[in-house]
Amino acid sequence: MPHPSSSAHPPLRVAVLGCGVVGTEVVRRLVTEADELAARVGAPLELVGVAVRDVDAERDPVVDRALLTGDADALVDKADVVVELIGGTEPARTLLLRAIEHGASVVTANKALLAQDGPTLYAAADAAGVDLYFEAAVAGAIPIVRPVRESLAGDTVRRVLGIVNGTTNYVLDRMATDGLDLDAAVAEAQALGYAEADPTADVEGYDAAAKAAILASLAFHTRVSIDDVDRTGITGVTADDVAWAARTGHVVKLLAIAERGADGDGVLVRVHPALVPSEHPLAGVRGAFNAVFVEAEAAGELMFYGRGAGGAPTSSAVLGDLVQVARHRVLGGKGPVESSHADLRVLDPGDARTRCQLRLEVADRPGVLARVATELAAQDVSIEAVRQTPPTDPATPGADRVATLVITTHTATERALRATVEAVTGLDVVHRVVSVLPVL
Ligand SMILES: NC(=O)C1=CN([C@@H]2O[C@H](COP(=O)(O)OP(=O)(O)OC[C@H]3O[C@@H](n4cnc5c(N)ncnc54)[C@H](O)[C@@H]3O)[C@@H](O)[C@H]2O)C=CC1
Ligand SMILES: N[C@@H](CC=O)C(=O)O
Ligand code: NA
Repeated sequence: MPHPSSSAHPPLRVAVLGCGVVGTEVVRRLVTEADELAARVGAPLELVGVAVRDVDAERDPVVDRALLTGDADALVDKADVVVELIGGTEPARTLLLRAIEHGASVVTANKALLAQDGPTLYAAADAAGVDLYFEAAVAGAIPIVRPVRESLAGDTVRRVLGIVNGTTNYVLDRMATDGLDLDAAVAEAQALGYAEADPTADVEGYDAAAKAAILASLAFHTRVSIDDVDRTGITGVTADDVAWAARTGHVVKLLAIAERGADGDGVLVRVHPALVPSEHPLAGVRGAFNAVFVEAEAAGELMFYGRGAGGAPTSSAVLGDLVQVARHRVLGGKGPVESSHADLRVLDPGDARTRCQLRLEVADRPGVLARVATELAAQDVSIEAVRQTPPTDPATPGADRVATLVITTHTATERALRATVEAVTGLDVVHRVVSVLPVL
């Protein structure tokens, strides 16, 4: 039985667009938790339809076939709240704008769209006086959008750093612990419902970059789009990199970092694989879990951790938003609008400061280390540690024996580190720059 207070208000008509991994779990909770949700909202949430691409496709029995429709436009037009779980830019964008213009509040998990065209959606929602909520768009189940957007609205965020893509974290974890190759691990992540429709978005870092842009926009009250994010995915990370990371007391993680520049008047946003020291809390983030650190002036350091991908965990974030926007429709009130007044510059990625580990194959000759060190010094890059493996015999008889040199630098600008790598690559005693990875 619905809670008495929930029967006083007429039902709110909810449309779900897209019935894939997340959509199915959202429908499941709307059906199985209907009474509880009605009590929390103060009105029943009536699922009036589920827009799908193929109404005849096989589906989980929890999805009532009578609710399926191929006409998303018509469904949107009869809803009070539209939940968009199609993904991608179109037709999600047009459908959301249609919903907003027609007066519906919207909930979306679509980071790709928000990071590309968030301001258009915000402006439309503001003009129509409806809510735009998107907790599921960043780090799945983890409440991170609302804390940054609302709870920290009175603080000054300095930095947001973490693991925001479940697929790549799962893949790197499987490579490190079970020796799987990238393709096999990606296939597993797809089967588990973690990966995007096109997993390239995950492995090439686009998904994490979209999330980093969304977090940066919220944290710094500044528009940051996915095109502003300096992005490197994990396709260049080899089994050898992962093994070397372990030998040097690290794990490889794909990090998203959004921070204010040194003088505070700009922002730097980047996504790249990095070596994380084994004792760092991020090193213990396994499988498809995500974790985000937020450093704020007054709050200090905050850590958010949980399931970053998967249908059920993500449905938790979607339902949380749905309850919130539905409450606004029952009780009045509205969620936050876009906050972009700070209008900070997006700085050149070369200004980012980081430590770095260079792994080089060099000729095992006297003076080689000095020559490499000279190139680092020329770029004002200081060495924190050097480690050399015992040399191995050359492939060609009579040639130099080859040693692996692992150099960890102190913090330097990305610009100086890139110049250093270029200079070192040009040395005749350096056979190969095997890898260059930032160190957290
Ligand atoms: N899977 C996950 O772990 C998470 C996904 N998300 C986001 O949630 C959204 C949905 O993701 P998934 O459920 O994983 O994707 P999915 O690919 O499993 O589901 C999307 C569904 O939308 C359907 N669809 C495509 N075009 C359509 C159209 N024009 N009309 C109606 N339906 C259409 C597809 O047939 C598919 O069934 C995406 O924006 C994704 O980035 C966010 C957090 C986690
Ligand atoms: N593909 C994404 C899903 C959640 O956003 C990921 O792997 O994190
Ligand atoms: Na979230």
